[in-house]
Amino acid sequence: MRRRLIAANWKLNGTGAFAAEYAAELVPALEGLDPAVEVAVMPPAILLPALRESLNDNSGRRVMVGVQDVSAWEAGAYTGEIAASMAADQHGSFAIIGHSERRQYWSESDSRINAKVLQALSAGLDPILCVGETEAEREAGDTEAVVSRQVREALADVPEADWRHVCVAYEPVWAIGTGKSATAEQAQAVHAHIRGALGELDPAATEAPVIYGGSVKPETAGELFAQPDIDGGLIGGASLNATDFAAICRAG
Ligand SMILES: O=C(CO)COP(=O)(O)O
Repeated sequence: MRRRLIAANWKLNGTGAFAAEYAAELVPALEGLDPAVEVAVMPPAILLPALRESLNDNSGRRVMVGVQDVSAWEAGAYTGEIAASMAADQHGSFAIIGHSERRQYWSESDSRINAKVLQALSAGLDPILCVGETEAEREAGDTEAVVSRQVREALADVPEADWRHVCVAYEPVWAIGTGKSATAEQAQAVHAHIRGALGELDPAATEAPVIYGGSVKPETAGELFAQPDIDGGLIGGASLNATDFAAICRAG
């Protein structure tokens, strides 16, 4: 049985007060949720302790927290960076790595992303590696080649024993924040391909969950998550509303 994960990516949104309200709304809305579904929320890193505390205040211990990025370095003179070990120290469980917005606006390369994945794993965080093609790459018929390269390069040198901590998120760039989700069939086809690419890296890697992100809404989540190779979702805009995010978790 592969893990099932529904994760919220708040991106650059939120305050301490928002985190408190969110936790108070999310925890009761998740009551009775299938315990096999893992739920994680990734606020901006500075809000991680406040969110963790608010979740605990609401007895929301089953909701895990994490960060949206980690440094490729462990410590030292890297102003503004946050190390994976610091996120773990603040009770983070997950780190989104290689999001297309970081690839685009911070020019993150596959090799830099690989260094971040290895940092996350050695700090005890579960990396959620984001991969996905742009609209132009899809139109050129390059989707499979692009995601294969991203998987191969970003997950190079993952120790065999760590595969159970790795998660991949397929986020087609053209579907992020556009309201234009991939169809369940389009997503399923790429997820199956990603699973094959994982298997080429290491047979143990085929058990890594592959989740879908890109304009997932409560109304579209059920059909997406019902696909055989879609193991959950990474939710942006809709995750900012705790009630909508809980509804998406229920579809997981
Ligand atoms: O980028 C995403 C999650 O990481 C998806 O964002 P949206 O759900 O807003 O399209």
